[in-house]
Amino acid sequence: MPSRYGYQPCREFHAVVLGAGGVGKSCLTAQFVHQEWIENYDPTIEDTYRTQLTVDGRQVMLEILDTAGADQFVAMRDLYMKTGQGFLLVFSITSRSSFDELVSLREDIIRIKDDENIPIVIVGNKADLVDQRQVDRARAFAISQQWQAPYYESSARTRTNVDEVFIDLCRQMLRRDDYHDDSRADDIYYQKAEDPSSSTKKKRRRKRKDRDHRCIIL
Ligand SMILES: Nc1nc2c(ncn2[C@@H]2O[C@H](COP(=O)(O)OP(=O)(O)OP(=O)(O)O)[C@@H](O)[C@H]2O)c(=O)[nH]1
Repeated sequence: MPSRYGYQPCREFHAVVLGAGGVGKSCLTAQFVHQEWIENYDPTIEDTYRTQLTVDGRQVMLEILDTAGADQFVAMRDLYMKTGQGFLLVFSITSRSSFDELVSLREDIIRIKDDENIPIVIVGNKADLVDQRQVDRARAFAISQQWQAPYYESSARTRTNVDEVFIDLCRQMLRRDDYHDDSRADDIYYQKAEDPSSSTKKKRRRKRKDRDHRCIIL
């Protein structure tokens, strides 16, 4: 990728974290962005995070929308799905019903995006709670094969596969973006190269971020 005046091209993507209530969406996101573990359960309405990372040597500015799993907020899902470019579909390996919920979530994404090939990563979280497992690996892998979407087992508590699920999603979005490159020129901006482990640590609780200023030329 060419650089402009010593700045690295930076892609901006919108990722959405979806799944039933209590499966660990907020904990996974907080671990990824802030490297922090949250023990208490505080149901989310909506949180937005922004973080910068390097994926395969390429700069990515990732906006992550951590959504509500609780049923009273499902009306907001259509809007999340419309704006998302990639989705983490999270269930808990300790909850069969949270796994079953992914089927309708994926159907809704495909319907709303009108796209069968939208980037998706399937995440079986709480993998540290092996003795409470209700979803076999084989069952999750079968869905992964059927949907052609990668499957990871993660633990927000032990930080297992936390980075991997977000990076895999970014990689899929980058690949897709490269493929549709001509129509995506306004998603590129130029960012001075910085430590890939750093993040902007910007978090907005219960507020929607304005998503319209995607092109910033520095
Ligand atoms: N043991 C274990 N507990 C976890 C893990 N991830 C989350 N938890 C716990 O599960 C509870 C719910 O986690 P959250 O991250 O708030 O779940 P959520 O999916 O964001 O829930 P909603 O906001 O209601 O949609 C919290 O008490 C966490 O401490 C994990 O990987 N292992």
